[in-house]
Amino acid sequence: MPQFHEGAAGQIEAEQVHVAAMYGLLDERLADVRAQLADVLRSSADSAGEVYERDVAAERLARGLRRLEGAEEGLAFGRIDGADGTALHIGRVGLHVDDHDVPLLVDWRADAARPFYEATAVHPMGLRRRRHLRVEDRAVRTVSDELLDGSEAATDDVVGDGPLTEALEARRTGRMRSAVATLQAEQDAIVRSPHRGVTVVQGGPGTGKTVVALHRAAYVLYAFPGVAARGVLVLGPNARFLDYVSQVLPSLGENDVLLATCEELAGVLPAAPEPFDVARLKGSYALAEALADLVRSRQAPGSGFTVRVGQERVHLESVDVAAAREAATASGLAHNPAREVFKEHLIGTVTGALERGAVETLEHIDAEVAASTGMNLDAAAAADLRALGLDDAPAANPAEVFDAETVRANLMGDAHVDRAVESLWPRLTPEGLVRTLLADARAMTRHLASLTGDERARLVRPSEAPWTDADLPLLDEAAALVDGPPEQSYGHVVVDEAQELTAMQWRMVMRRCPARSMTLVGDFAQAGALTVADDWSQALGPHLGSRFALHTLTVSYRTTQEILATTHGLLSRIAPGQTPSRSIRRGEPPRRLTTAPHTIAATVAGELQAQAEAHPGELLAVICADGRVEELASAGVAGWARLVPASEARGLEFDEVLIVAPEEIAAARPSGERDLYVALTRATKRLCTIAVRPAPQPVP
Ligand SMILES: Nc1ncnc2c1ncn2[C@@H]1O[C@H](COP(=O)(O)OP(=O)(O)OP(=O)(O)O)[C@@H](O)[C@H]1O
Repeated sequence: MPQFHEGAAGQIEAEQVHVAAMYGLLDERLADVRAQLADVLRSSADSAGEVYERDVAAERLARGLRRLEGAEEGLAFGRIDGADGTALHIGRVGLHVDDHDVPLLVDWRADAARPFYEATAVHPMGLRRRRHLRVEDRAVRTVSDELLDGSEAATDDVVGDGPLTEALEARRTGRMRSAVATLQAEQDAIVRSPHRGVTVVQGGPGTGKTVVALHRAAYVLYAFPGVAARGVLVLGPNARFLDYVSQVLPSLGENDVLLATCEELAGVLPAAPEPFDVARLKGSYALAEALADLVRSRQAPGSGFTVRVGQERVHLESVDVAAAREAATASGLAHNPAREVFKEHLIGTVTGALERGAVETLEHIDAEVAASTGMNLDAAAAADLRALGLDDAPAANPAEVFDAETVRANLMGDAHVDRAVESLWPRLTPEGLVRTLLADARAMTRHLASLTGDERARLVRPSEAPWTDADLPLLDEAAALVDGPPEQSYGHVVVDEAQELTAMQWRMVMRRCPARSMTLVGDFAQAGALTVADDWSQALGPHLGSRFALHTLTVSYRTTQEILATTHGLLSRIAPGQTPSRSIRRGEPPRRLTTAPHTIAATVAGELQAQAEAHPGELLAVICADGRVEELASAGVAGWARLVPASEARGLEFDEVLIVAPEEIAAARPSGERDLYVALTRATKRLCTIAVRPAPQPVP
């Protein structure tokens, strides 16, 4: 907590006057927008166009309303005082008194707010003082100043413990808070970067990668309106994580960001998780190649083409079919829409053949009549016309008599033709395509030659088997190949825990961000069981080459020095090249307990009870191997603490963490040691590991 300072009460009072004025203006704005929205909703709209315009206006106002409502808690949190005596308040939204030059409150993302985050004693950026305000329930609770120009503290400066310490010491609630008031300079530089392409942020556990990613999303919405109009998507590893971060953007006044998992993008609900060895295979790029290859193999392979048109049979040679296939593939369209190009091209060729046939038949008749009667039918027809006084009429040209347009149009709707086209270029479905590919190992040989026979055998799925989570990126890939790019894409995509994505999932993400404007944050030392890439170049190279800006965060704001120190040995094994983060927090050394297999539940319960009594109100978590969750749940652990399977602990944070059977977590999956590293780095205050002693072996 900030130290008591005798000037503090006076400063709090003075700030309260400003803050009250801000809330007064916020209320006015809210009332104004609510009234406008009510007017719009009441207004009549007769035509479809008017209804559309009304809906658009209502949506815009509703969005503005949500932004203002989101700013209520802690509306203002900072103030900067220039060496020239000017002062600006910084907050969650900007508030301007009409026509007044100086804003009452500056949006934290505005350029004018930059020195609040970036000024240091070495580079004060024209500031004398940076002030943090803690505002709760519309009342200023604390004021805390940092002097940046080397001047002595005056009576109106309140210099004490920083607000960062206060934020970090605060109890966890199970929901991440925004760090807008205390973003650190190295974080802010990334959040505010003018770079519109791909920004990658790496750093050890607790270095604020998620903080940066979410504040970056809010900044993009504010600073790049063109990108914002196309939408912002935030991807996280699982529903638990998304729930944890769900409040941050609304508290920054941004409600229009979609939070989702990769799986949700596919629009198919998986019925089961995939065993990780198969999931790893299904995540590999070979599957994308195989699906594309399979589609190509269904596109007019080789043969000629015969179609019945009326009474006639028209045969096209394989070169004609190949020309149609080339036209269809050159269109760049996905398989099903390209089928139309193929069909049109083929019908063009059939029509040409029919036309040639018609001309030949007429000429043949003329020749036969001339041979048998000596009569020239064309000359006779011309004479007849002259007799009728139509001597200027042109001689009928058989090619002109043939109405190619009508023939072509008829053929497009002809069922025979469609059946014939279907045999060459069948309509496909994404589900059908994936089922076909994975139906049997022998057939897979052709399209998945890079895998071993054993790997192919593991990929086989009975065609009626329900979809698994690892099938979803395959379905998404298949949908893109068959029907084209997804309907919904985004102007900017944020991916948290990005080290988790498989090659196939990266393809899903890239497909949804055609402009390649992204913020990707993660840590390969925390990679889970499906990750095969060792670094960003391997993960992103196939999609982006080296076109990404890489930043590294170095300070851990979560884990205490004592906890971090216990992970150094593990870190040097799982990520030999990685420099450990520097923690700015001190705490208790982690504790180690031991128990027997049959007393695990009792030991955990006893420990939780003791901790709950010693530290009431703190957020406790028990992390264990996935296979042990059920046993601990039925022992009632969830009544005391959050019970988290190790595979789902990424990104989460608690005051105290109890790790049950760490050796079991390390052995449970190929990424076990990395899972354990994640588990060990979830606590902000205290860590306790409970090792399980092997049961004594019976004496033979
Ligand atoms: N500038 C900051 N001000 C206040 N709190 C911060 C700041 N930066 C980080 N924190 C806090 O530190 C903790 C860790 O941050 P965050 O979850 O973003 O780290 P991370 O790098 O994503 O961690 P992990 O790799 O474990 O997922 C959070 O409680 C976050 O609120």
